[in-house]
Amino acid sequence: MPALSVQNVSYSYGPKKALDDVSFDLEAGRFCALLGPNGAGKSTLFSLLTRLFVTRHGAISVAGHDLAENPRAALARIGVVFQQQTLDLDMTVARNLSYFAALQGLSGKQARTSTEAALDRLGMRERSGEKVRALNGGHRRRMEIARALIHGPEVLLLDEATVGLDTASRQSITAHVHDLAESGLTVFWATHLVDEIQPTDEVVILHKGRKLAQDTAAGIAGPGGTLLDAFVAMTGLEEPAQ
Ligand SMILES: Nc1ncnc2c1ncn2[C@@H]1O[C@H](COP(=O)(O)OP(=O)(O)OP(=O)(O)O)[C@@H](O)[C@H]1O
Repeated sequence: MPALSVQNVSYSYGPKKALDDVSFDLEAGRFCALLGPNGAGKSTLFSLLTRLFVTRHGAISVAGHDLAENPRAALARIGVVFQQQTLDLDMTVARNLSYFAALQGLSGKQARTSTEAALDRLGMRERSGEKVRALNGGHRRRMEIARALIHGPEVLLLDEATVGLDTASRQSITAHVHDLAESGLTVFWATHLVDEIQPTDEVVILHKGRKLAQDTAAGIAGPGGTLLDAFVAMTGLEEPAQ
């Protein structure tokens, strides 16, 4: 059973078609990049996956649960990091996590255990009493990832999670999320930057609302080629600056 299945999904904003008959399955426990230039339809797809928008054409399921027929079961298996930061800067690190655990319906004891586990994973136990405002951009992003995992989802969705970060923080977040996939989580990572993708990662290339390719990065690059060259050849675009 695929961890995430998207079948024949289309979406329009009035006359503007943002997604056009997009289909793909993601295997469990893999890192998959959704690679596309600005305007490709990545955020629209994320809005459908998280049910911010309702899918009118096509079907989406998470770990076998149809998002339209059984939204609670499907959404319980998803953790999300949105493009815009959503931490409360004036709450402490620990409180941001425990508050979200409560929102997810975890009991007091489960919330405490999950929050402590998240702090340990982040290596931030000693900073748990600090306000989030005191953290740098990279640490805030890591916190959002830890918070998205607090209810134990099977699939982690991240929409351009490295936007606005310096190079070192970007590399550290990208490595961290690859490690999460190594440990069995299914990661779906929307980006327009090929350097965030490793050769063995699965890649779905989206352009102007259509899926152009799906394979490992090495498979798309072809023998002796690079993913960037293949991406530029398919889309006719240069890779945008960070
Ligand atoms: N609210 C809206 N009304 C009309 N058109 C929209 C709206 N939101 C997005 N679009 C259009 O739909 C297409 C897909 O946009 P979307 O934001 O999903 O792409 P994206 O790949 O996430 O790009 P970006 O990285 O710039 O956010 C674009 O052509 C965009 O202009």
